[in-house]
This record gives sequence, structure tokens and C-alpha cells, in this order.
Amino acid sequence: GEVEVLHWWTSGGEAQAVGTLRDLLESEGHGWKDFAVAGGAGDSAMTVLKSRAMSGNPPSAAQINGPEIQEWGELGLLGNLDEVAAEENWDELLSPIVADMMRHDGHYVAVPVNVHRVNWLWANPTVLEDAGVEVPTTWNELFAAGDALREAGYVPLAHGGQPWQDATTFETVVLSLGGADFYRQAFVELDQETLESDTMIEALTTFRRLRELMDEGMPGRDWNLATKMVIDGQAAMQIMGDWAKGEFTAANMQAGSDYLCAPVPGTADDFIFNIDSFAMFQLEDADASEAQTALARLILQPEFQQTFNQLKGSIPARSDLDMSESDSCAQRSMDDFKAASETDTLVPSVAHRMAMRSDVQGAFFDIITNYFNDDSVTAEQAAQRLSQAASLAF
Ligand SMILES: OC[C@H]1O[C@H](O)[C@H](O)[C@@H](O)[C@@H]1O
Repeated sequence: GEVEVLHWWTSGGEAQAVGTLRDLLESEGHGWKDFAVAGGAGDSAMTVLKSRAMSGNPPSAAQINGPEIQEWGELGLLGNLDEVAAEENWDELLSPIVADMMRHDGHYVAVPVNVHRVNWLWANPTVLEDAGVEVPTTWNELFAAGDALREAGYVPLAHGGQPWQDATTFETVVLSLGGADFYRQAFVELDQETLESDTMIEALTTFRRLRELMDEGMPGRDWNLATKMVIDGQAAMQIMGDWAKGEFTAANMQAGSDYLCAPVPGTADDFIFNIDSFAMFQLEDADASEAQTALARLILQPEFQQTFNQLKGSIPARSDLDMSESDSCAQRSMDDFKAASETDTLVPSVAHRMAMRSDVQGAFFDIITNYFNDDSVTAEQAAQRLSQAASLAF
């Protein structure tokens, strides 16, 4: 049978990674109809999926992440994967936080592909050395490094001015200054007092100050082009989830020597997670649903988990695999994921659909990106607006 797969993986590293899934499925005699929709870290793909599903013609499989799985589950359009989950022991293979996200009403309706870490700082060691600076571990060190890097003719921090990228950077600053409990209070509980607090205002202020480290060409730039600036040595650093590592790998660069990874300043003991997953739509066609089940089974098998995640930049969704062949950044990510699970400093990404309903997330994106780009808006006003948006969520 054939599966039509909707996803938003179109950058160099992303395309190579999803290609391994296609190859594996085809090697089992099934067909793969690719349906890639780029942009907005999935925003465009979700808009297209809604219209396809509402017109009664959903794809067989779609990349749907986080609480949106529940939103689609509520619509009764998703298929039940309990049989393959039982056969393949998903309950044993997956940590509770990952397994819970894949179930709706207690039934598996999606399969996790990976665990991405969002709170990473990527750096070009040659550029840092040329400017005589170290990888910063505090915001003050980052701003000080900025002056030296500009002096030496480099862009200190590569960034792409798009709402989801602004939100990605912002959530790491909130975690850094407030900590995991504060982050959850703000973005999961949507607590208004927390959203209006002095710590949130300090986070907003520090966040916008990061624009000092960015270049004129930042507005609208795609994330992987910002990563390319670090790869090419035009820029020193980038704050981005570890899908950025997929671009370094695609450029044949070695972790720890050609490029460096470090937790965003002040977040070394914390882990912002983002889990990619495929949800399966109910299908009439028996052949197609056989191929769909094969896809779900393959995704959590060791071979795919190892190959895909090494190319994608994430770590496997199952935590029982040998990481000794993986690069040092992946090994660190897996160690930190396990440690953060123990110390309760594992938090869901806002920018990547893990923390809140899509409508509330949309409102937060607008407020964050408007504040980031408009100096006439004060941090106090932005905090008020986040609090206001949160109050409408209930
Ligand atoms: O497209 C950029 C990134 O967007 C989302 O965060 C996805 O979860 C990730 O897999 C992807 O690489």
C-alpha cells in the first residue's frame, strides 16, 4: 500500500533525515507519497492539514506535535495504534512524558520520532578564537562577547526574524531568568501574576536587548540560513533547537571541533523539549492502513531511531538505545534529558507546540514578535498583553 505523509521538513538536514524514513518504508515494499509544506516551524503545514481534513481528504500520516494531537483526537479523525504499540512494547520503550503525549483518551494515536532540545547555543569556534572570546555562560558574558565579535567584524548572534524564531529565543530567556517552575507557571498554567511579574519583565528586557547582537538582515530570515551564517563563519553564534545540528551534520562538520553546542546561558540544568510525532488518520483502504501500520512500527525501531536522529539533530524518542556512536552534543542532550526528568527541570516548548493550545500560542507569538520589533512597546505593556491573552484562554 501507499502512505501520503504530510510534514514540514525541507531544510538540508531535515530533508536528509526524513529521507531515511522513506527509504525504510519503501524497502518494506510500501509506497511513500511525500507532502512537504515548509514554513513557520509547522504553521503552514497545520493550516494545509486543516483544510485537507475538513474537506474529508486527510493524508494517511501527518506530523502533528504536542497538545494538537489532542485537538485532532477530539475530532475523532485519528486512527488507533494500540495493536502495533502492544506488539512493539511502546509502553516500555517510551518515558511517561513522551508516551502520554502520543495517547488520546488512553489510546495511542501517534508515534514519536525524536526528542529535540530547544535551549541550545551553537557556536563557530574559529570565529570565537579569532575574536578572543569564550562560549558565554551568562547573558552579561554574551553581551560582552558581542562587543569583541563586532570589533573583529563578525555578527555576534545569527537570528531569523520570524514569530516562531523570536518565541524560541524568548522562551529560553524566560527559563534562564525564572527557572523551570516559573516557566511552567507562565506558559503551562498561564498564571497571570507570573506573566506580569518583575522576573517576566526582566526576561522581556533581556530578550529585546539581544537585537543588539543581531544584523540588519535578520527580519524574515529562515532559521537554517541563520545557521548557515555560523557554518560559514559570518556569525559567531545562534540560539536554536537542535534541528540546527542537522545543518552542521549536513555540512560534514564535527561536533566539538568544527562547531560547538552549549546550553543557552543560565539553562544548563534545564531542558526545553519538543517532540516530533506522526499521527495516523483513519483510513478505509486496507492496503493503505497496512502501510500506515508499517510506518508506525518502523518509526520506533532502533535502526530508524539511530539513523534519523543522527541526521536530524535530535535524540531518539526511546531512551534505551546505545548513544556511544552518537556525537558529543547528542550524548549531552540524552544525559541532560534523563537528568532533567529526574530533577523535574524538563519543560515543554511554547514555540514548538508543546505547552499550550494552538490559539493561545498564536496570540503569544503575536505579542512576543511585536514587542521584539517595536521599541515603542514597553516590557510592562508586553507582559500585560501576555497576561490578557492568558485570561482569554479559560
Ligand atoms: O523546521 C524547524 C523545526 O520545526 C519544529 O520545531 C519541528 O519540531 C522540528 O522538527 C523542525 O526541524
